[in-house]
Amino acid sequence: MASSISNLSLKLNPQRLTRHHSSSSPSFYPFRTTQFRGQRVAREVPPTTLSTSSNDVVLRPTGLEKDPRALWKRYVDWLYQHKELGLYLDVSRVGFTDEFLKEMEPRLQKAFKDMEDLEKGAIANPDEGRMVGHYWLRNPNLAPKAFLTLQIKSCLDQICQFADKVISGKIKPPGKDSFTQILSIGIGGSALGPQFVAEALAPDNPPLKIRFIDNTDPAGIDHQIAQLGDELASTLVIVVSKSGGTPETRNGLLEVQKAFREAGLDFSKQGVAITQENSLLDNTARIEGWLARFPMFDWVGGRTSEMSAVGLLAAALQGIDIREMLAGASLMDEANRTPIVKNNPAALLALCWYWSTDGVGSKDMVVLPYKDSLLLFSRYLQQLVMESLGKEFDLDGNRVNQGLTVYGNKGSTDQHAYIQQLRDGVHNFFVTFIEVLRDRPPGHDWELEPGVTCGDYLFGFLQGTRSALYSNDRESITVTVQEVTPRTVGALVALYERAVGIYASLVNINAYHQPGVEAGKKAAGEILALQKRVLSVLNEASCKDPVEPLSLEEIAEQCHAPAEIEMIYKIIAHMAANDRAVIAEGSCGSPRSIKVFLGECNVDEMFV
Ligand SMILES: O=P(O)(O)OC[C@H]1O[C@H](O)[C@H](O)[C@@H](O)[C@@H]1O
Repeated sequence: MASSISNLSLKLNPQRLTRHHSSSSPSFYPFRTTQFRGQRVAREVPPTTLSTSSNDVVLRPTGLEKDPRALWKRYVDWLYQHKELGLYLDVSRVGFTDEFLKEMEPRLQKAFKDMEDLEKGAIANPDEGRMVGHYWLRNPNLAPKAFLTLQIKSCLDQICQFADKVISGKIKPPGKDSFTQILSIGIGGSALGPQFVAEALAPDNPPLKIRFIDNTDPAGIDHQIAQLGDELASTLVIVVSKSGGTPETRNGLLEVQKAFREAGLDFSKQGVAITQENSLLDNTARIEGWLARFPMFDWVGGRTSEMSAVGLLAAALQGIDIREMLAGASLMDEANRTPIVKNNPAALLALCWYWSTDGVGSKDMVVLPYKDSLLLFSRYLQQLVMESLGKEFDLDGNRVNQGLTVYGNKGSTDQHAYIQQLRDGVHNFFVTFIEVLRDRPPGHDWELEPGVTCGDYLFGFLQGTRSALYSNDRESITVTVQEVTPRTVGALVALYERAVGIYASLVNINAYHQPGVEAGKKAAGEILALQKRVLSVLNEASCKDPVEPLSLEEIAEQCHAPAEIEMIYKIIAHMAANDRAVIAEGSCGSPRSIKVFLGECNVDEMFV
């Protein structure tokens, strides 16, 4: 391992000075003080390493090796390889030091113990009193109870059998030879995994093509239904919701059911539900007699559900080898169980995240796969990482406002968009490159210039960007896979799931709940309730003879919600834009001027 850091470049963002030079710091130890927001920050930099320059506030060494021979040594010493998976992890371009490693070792050992307990069925989500068992999905014998093992195995068998029957046409829609399309309705963890996997692995001509409705945007839904056209009659609609009550998903379902009715089709013959037993969705599907229902287990969180029916059913129906996905994930899990940090790829990732972001999310993680089919990986990781790690409180109840921001699309495309800033601009990120060695299937390659293929360019751009960033002290991790196969995709999912778990333990937070999401849902519910009151007030005024248009103040007063006048204005503007309210006077551009009524008076409504 390279321990000598030959070039200590010392420029840093002045913001960091403010953050770390807290009043609790006993002295001006410029970057790594011992406490930050109640947490120990692992690195301390001796004052001797500091120097000043005229333009910059100088804070800490970047710790990045610049001597080519020492850097090569660091590369070789730290290169992780999983032979069976054909996966490599290079952390040499992250500048962690021996001291940091030493300091982190006990915390990593605790994280390994936490992961071990979690796999044994500990209540790893204390808030919700739940076990966290996504690791059992690819190794059912790990499950702490025999009935869980059985449940997982039988669910997998059901998925495979159902998919086989659909693909072979044994299960088919009324009046058609076979299903040709999948319309998957779901959001968050009930969409992102299947979307990522479809993009990464679906063959060019899958047995069933897939589309997604992952929002309550009416125009988006109309678009998907319009694109299906007559094929709606041969579309398998998979409704995915763990809770079974997510509004966006319910709305998508109601919209699609309406389209089925209008096309004279029987939805129940084409609908499949994936949800927890006895959820609203489960009960609806059971009562309406849908084609099939698959379980979502209480102990699998939405964002880690790719290896459950959520991800597997859609994948199998597209002809993707789901047992290979599971095998890849299982192999990766196995590798991540070693307590030797250097041999544990998830721990290496978590360690780099901690080093690069000071364990407080002070830098963003830019994920750049140089492969079109992995485009949605960063979007998938956004939920996995940010919903897991973005937490207000730690496990001891201290306010920590933790998190790790993830963004990125793909290379080299992004080089023509924002990489300029990464190279030269604000230094608030680290990069994860995903490299795929195999350019295209064997036998299809050709040289577009002497000695150079199209894939060589992609390779060159990745390597070039990695070097250019490093030469400007921008840290990066590189994950390399041989090919994008079900096995490697399974392994990538498992790698990041475990890295998130380990990192959460390092920063002492609960990675398996999402209390913050509720705030937005609750606020949306309150807005819709206010809209109903506005409608009722407007309806009464609109049923008068003559009609009595109301000002915003009058509406707010009659709704007993004077403090909500801005929201009432927005509700009116939205209704007016959708021809559900009529602006009688003034215009939406000057809110004080408007008077409004409803185009139609609903007499029944007045007596409700
Ligand atoms: O699967 P569902 O219960 O419909 O939930 C869908 C999504 O809803 C919430 O917003 C959660 O924060 C996500 O973690 C979840 O994946």
